[in-house]
Amino acid sequence: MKQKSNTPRLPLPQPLVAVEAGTFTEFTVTQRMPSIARRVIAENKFPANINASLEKLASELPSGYLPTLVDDTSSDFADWSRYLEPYKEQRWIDIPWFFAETYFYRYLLQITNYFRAGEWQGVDPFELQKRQGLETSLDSIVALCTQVNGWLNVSEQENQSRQTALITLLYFGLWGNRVDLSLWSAFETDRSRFDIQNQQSHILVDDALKVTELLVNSNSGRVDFVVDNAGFELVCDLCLVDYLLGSGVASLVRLHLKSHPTFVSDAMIKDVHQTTEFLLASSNPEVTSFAKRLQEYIASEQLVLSDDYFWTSPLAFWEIPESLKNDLSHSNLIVIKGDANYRRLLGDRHWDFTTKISDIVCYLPVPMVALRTLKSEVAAGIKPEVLEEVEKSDSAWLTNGQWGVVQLVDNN
Ligand SMILES: O=P(O)(O)OC[C@H]1O[C@](O)(CO)[C@@H](O)[C@@H]1O
Repeated sequence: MKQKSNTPRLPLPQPLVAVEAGTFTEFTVTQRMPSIARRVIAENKFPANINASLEKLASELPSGYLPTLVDDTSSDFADWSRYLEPYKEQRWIDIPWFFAETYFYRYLLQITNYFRAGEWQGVDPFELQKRQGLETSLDSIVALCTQVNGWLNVSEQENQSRQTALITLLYFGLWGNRVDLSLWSAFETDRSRFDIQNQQSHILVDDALKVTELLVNSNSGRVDFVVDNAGFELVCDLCLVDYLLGSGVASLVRLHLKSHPTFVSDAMIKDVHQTTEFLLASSNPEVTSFAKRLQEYIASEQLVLSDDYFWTSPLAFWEIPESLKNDLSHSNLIVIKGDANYRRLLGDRHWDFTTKISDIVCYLPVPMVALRTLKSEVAAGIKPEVLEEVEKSDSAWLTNGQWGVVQLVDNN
């Protein structure tokens, strides 16, 4: 057994920054983030002064300096003042990308008065996108719920059939991550349709079988999810949660959600409730029975919803507060969803893509599995021959969301 460490075992490479010309990082800060700010103007009914500030933010991102955060009464204000200290008077494009992105979403909420008492307090500027994301994927939701109900209705659950169901649901959790509203608007095509079999060759690292072995041998303990997007991805995650609890593979599931809107579609506690209510209102009994079970699990506290400002902070995963780390140490497995959480695991740095991921992610108290479709130029743990193949076959493989990993790190 390798020694546990509080930070990556290897020296840290440089962080990604937008000033790197021609990168997806540059494209995100100089073009995607401005268009996200402008979409907030278009999709909300904020007054003219708020819209003018949003437009100012959008126009300053490509070459302007970081604006300061004023005390907008949020409990994370003091933390942010500390995080911002080293980056005063720097341009958005010069600072680490992960910092720039998390601060962009936090600053956007200052502009929209999200935390201040008054008309706009608590108004999620991405609400419309989140809702639309659910509505456009309804057919896929019905199909998935029907499948889960079928699996749960088999009275004697053999380990092998449990594993088959779990592998399928892990893949849904993975490909559900393709439906990312910060990259593709919910008003464009429905990206929830995919064929798991055909997608198999697009999984660059596939530890799904090992994950299911770990789960079925874990004596019905606790599983944690560091959740990513609301919408279809959240429904996929909740189907996995439902199966874990309904089959007895887990007795407790804790979801870690965001404390405020961020990265457009990232899920908050209220999004889980809104999702179950949306599903409950369906006319399809396969969907409503699933939603009812979820509500019962929440009521009986077998499914616990929690949030923490760490998840919306610019900190790397290894800077996790001790209290959160201690809490996670009671889990059998942490399921870490999506691209931004994966970037956080790797500190959003330029690791060689073949670096052993367990030499980077060696700071977690229990095993973790990352379910991530690639949407940024960050990766680790890819075998050299797999890397060579994918680089040959798709020049946009790092960022087009068509490739994924189911990557297990078990340092025990
Ligand atoms: O929802 P996910 O999978 O975390 O991905 C979202 C993020 O991915 C990125 O495109 C690249 O990490 C971010 O700019 C984007 O907002």
